[in-house]
Amino acid sequence: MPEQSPGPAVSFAGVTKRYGDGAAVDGVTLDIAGGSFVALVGTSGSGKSTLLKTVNRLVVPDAGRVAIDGRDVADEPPARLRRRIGYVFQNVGLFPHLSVGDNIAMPLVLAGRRDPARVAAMLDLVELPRAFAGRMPAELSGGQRQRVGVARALAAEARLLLMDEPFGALDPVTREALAGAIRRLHADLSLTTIMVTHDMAEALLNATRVLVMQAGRIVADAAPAAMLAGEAGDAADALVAVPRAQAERLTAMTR
Ligand SMILES: Nc1ncnc2c1ncn2[C@@H]1O[C@H](COP(=O)(O)OP(=O)(O)OP(=O)(O)O)[C@@H](O)[C@H]1O
Repeated sequence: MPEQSPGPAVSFAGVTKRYGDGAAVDGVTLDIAGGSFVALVGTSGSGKSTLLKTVNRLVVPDAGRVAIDGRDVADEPPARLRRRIGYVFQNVGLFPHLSVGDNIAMPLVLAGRRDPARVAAMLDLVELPRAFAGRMPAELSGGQRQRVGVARALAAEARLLLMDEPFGALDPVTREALAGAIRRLHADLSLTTIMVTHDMAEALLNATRVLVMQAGRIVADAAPAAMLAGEAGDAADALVAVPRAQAERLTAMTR
């Protein structure tokens, strides 16, 4: 794999989004370095998805600014912006009437490109057989569909990958396999990856930096090792306690 420059940096400056009286995202200021793998963790309703969607403008903030490599996302037409950003979410939303190959090629078509070799290369990248290009989404398992979603997200050479509970609906074995594939892709393509998850274990095992959200704010920000060492504060400790207690119970059962 040739050396590549890292994916873009992403910065948030005072980003706020209100729905009614409440702030889903409340004045978030944050710099994400190019090439990092960041997990956004927090309980349901803490604002993770809303913050993530300000990056590709599925959500427009009421205040503040989001920039990619220093360029305000509001300065670019949304369609063009989204072509540079891969987006994977739970039950990834493949077009059911299009073949797997046509689904993967969709971002290329939208960019005015025809590149059948790219579809095969993307299937290789997400470790699916090339013959799957001719199948329909309904003929795939949930995990295979998520892989197609990742292939589609990266087909047009996006260097920034946004993922919102990408493994949410999958069984634990498939989750683990797909997480491994994502880690490899992140490293091989030097992506910047931001992943929303409610699962602290998943965040700690995959990301290089873990951010905890609570009531629209970032309340903890640390590398996994520091978070596990209890150096990231009470909110992080409370979330880390869950997988830790599970691991301890499993260990105790082997004694
Ligand atoms: N389109 C919307 N209209 C009104 N309220 C919204 C909208 N989207 C989100 N909210 C509210 O904003 C808050 C944050 O929601 P958000 O989806 O960002 O949380 P989350 O941390 O991603 O939660 P989950 O883990 O359950 O997906 C919630 O209180 C939610 O009800």
